[in-house]
Amino acid sequence: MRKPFLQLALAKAKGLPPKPFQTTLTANSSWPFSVDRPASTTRPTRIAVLDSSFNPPTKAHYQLLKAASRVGCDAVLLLLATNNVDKGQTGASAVERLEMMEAMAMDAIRNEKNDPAVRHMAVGLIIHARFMDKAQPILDHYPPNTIQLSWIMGHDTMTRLFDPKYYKDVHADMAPFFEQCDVICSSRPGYGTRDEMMEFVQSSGHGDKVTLVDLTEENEELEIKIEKSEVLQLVIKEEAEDLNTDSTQDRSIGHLMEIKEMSSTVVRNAVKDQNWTLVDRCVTPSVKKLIEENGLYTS
Ligand SMILES: Nc1ncnc2c1ncn2[C@@H]1O[C@H](COP(=O)(O)OP(=O)(O)OP(=O)(O)O)[C@@H](O)[C@H]1O
Ligand SMILES: NC(=O)c1ccc[n+]([C@@H]2O[C@H](COP(=O)(O)O)[C@@H](O)[C@H]2O)c1
Repeated sequence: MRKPFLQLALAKAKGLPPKPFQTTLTANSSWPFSVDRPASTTRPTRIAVLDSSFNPPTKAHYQLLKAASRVGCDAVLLLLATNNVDKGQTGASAVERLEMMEAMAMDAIRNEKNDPAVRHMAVGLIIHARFMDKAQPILDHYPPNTIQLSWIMGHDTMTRLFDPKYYKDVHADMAPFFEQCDVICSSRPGYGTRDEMMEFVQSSGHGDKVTLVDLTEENEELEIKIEKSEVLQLVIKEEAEDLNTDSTQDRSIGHLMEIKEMSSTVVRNAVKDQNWTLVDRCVTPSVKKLIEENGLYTS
């Protein structure tokens, strides 16, 4: 694996003066541009940025990227921040998270046949915690006016994006962010209905800059590879139905957990409980391999 390189990248990001933004892996050397879509100021390349703790990366994260592709993004960026507005660092180390992000990105770059935007993936590292501080270093990294950033997040994070506790004056502070960026937001079980989310977006004053999406499981080639085969899925589903358990129990067994219900917490708990069926359901095989190899989330 690329551990020494990732350790160096992390050390550089934390060093003085820190490198505010850097990529550690890109689908091609000209990312986010390509032969088909070279750098252009008339039609900037739209990058979907998934800024997450990736502790670990899940299939819900992957499907958020697919949703961003469906609403017109050209490239995707998995972004790890060395700082978080709320969370401390527990579980996997930053290097282990980067390794897992790169594994998921390599799966997409190699196997994602039908979705050019998701295949056009990169992994990056940023030192800032707030979205409004993260945007400028990324924009500055590429020729002026050639990229547009669409931040993809769940309803829970959008609530935190607009939470006044992170700002002196939420409206004034957020204005420059929304001049250069937009948000793609997915509903999430436990965080209100889609209508409530729409109402929240309208009242934020930036309704024109937020696109709402829903997470749906797509049986793309990558998903099929991930699940080994659709036949296996079918058998598993039938077996679970035969068990005649209630749906809550089915989900905790793992076979039937829906994409939208997945979270990194579910995976960490599943590893702790040795529920490998649920781990398999929620993460890609390459991420599971790293969880096992690095002995992550066992206590
Ligand atoms: N199942 C999901 N549905 C919608 N959005 C999701 C889902 N899982 C993660 N996200 C979104 O992905 C972004 C990054 O998520 P984050 O790293 O907080 O993942 P998480 O699974 O919620 O992590 P944890 O369980 O450790 O809190 C956030 O904006 C979050 O809202
Ligand atoms: N108000 C904000 O700018 C805001 C809100 C929520 C999360 N974040 C950031 O998003 C990144 C990922 O955070 P979570 O893993 O907690 O979703 C972290 O860097 C965190 O600081 C920023």
